[in-house]
Amino acid sequence: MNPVFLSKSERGKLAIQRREEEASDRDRGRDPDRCTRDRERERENETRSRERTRNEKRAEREREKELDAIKEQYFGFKKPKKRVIKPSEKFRFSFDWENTEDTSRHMNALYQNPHEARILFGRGFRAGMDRGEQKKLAARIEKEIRAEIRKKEGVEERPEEAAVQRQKEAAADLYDAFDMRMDRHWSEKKLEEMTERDWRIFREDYNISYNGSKLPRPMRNWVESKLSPELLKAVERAGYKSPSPIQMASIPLGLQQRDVIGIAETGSGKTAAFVLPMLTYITRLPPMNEDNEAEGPYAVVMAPTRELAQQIEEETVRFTHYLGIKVVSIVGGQSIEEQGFKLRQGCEVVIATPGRLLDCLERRYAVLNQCNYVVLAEADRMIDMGFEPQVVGVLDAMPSSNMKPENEDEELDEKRIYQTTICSVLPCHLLLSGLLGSA
Ligand SMILES: Nc1ncnc2c1ncn2[C@@H]1O[C@H](COP(=O)(O)OP(=O)(O)OP(=O)(O)O)[C@@H](O)[C@H]1O
Repeated sequence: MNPVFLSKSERGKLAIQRREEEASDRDRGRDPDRCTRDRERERENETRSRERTRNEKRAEREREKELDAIKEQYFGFKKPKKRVIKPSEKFRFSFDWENTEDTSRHMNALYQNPHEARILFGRGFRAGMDRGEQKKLAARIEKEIRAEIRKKEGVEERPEEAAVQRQKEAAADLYDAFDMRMDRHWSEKKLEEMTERDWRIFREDYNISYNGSKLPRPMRNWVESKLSPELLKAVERAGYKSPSPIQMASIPLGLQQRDVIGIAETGSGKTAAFVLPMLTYITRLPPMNEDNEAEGPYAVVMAPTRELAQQIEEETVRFTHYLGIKVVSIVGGQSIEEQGFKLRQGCEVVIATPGRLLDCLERRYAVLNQCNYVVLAEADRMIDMGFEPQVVGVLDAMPSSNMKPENEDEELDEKRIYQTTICSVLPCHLLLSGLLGSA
């Protein structure tokens, strides 16, 4: 290494630095306690860090425990059950015995005649057993029970009771060969040949479903409906070859004066479905003349809009052709005085929008003193459009003397007049307000 020239000040600086280093070396040699202190400090630091790690681990464990407790509270916890050994498992007895050792038969005669579940009066079947045999057995049991009851009460069998019983027995004998027969389609069968199964297939074919009790059979065609010859002629004249499904289902119900809520798509023939039973009902009443026309119409049809009311009027007039029944329509947008005048001249049927009809009633242009048949066409829409108060107002104007029995299972007297309500509803609007419940 080549020698380097150092100035005087540089040389001085270097000398001072050297001296300082020497002094510090000397000091280190002179202070042995300092190393010990350093070591102690290091040890303390280590202990503190170990303590911290331990605390952290403890806190972690506690957090986990807490989490488990929360899980247990919300998800439940299945404690493994301790299996308890029952005494019966510990000591097993053998109960094998010989048939001859069974004394129960001698003790009680009941064991010799094991009792079979009996289907009450021929209703229902047990699965997996011959249905025909079950029917026959049920008919025999019913006969025996009735005979026993008569004997107890000391009464003789009435001829009509005997006839009914004979009929049941004959039906039971026939059942086997009759109900289970699948030889022909229902459309090839006469009405009296239709079996329960055929009716089921028929309803499925036309997508007819009901909700209600004691329902009459649907009608398969116009000829089998119980409509009068005049109405049948009018139906033929209208060109209706066969009834639509809603007509098949609801006309027989309407003819029995049952309240009906008919649910079907638009254009499915709901109008004829309620008009035909309504006209049949009217033909049973005395003809409208000077004596009774002041008491108002026999039936009222309410519709949400003028157009629908007019459409229903057209359809109704088609069917009144051979009956001489007068139909008047009362809708908004026309002179109310003129409508009042028409009403005073007498009519059997009023087809109206609810607002205008209530107006007529309030102004005494119309009365409903002998109206027991009300049809609410598109009842759902009327409620949606806010006509409920008007509809209720019209219903309130009708006589309340011909209400049906509260119990809907009770038979209706065919000869009596009952207040009847028919509603037509679109399938998409099944949730109606309380109005239909009170209808
Ligand atoms: N059985 C039938 N055979 C042939 N045509 C029919 C039959 N029933 C109804 N129609 C015709 O079908 C059309 C629709 O019937 P209708 O107006 O009664 O249906 P709707 O269900 O009341 O419809 P909307 O919901 O629009 O009032 C009418 O022109 C009617 O004449």
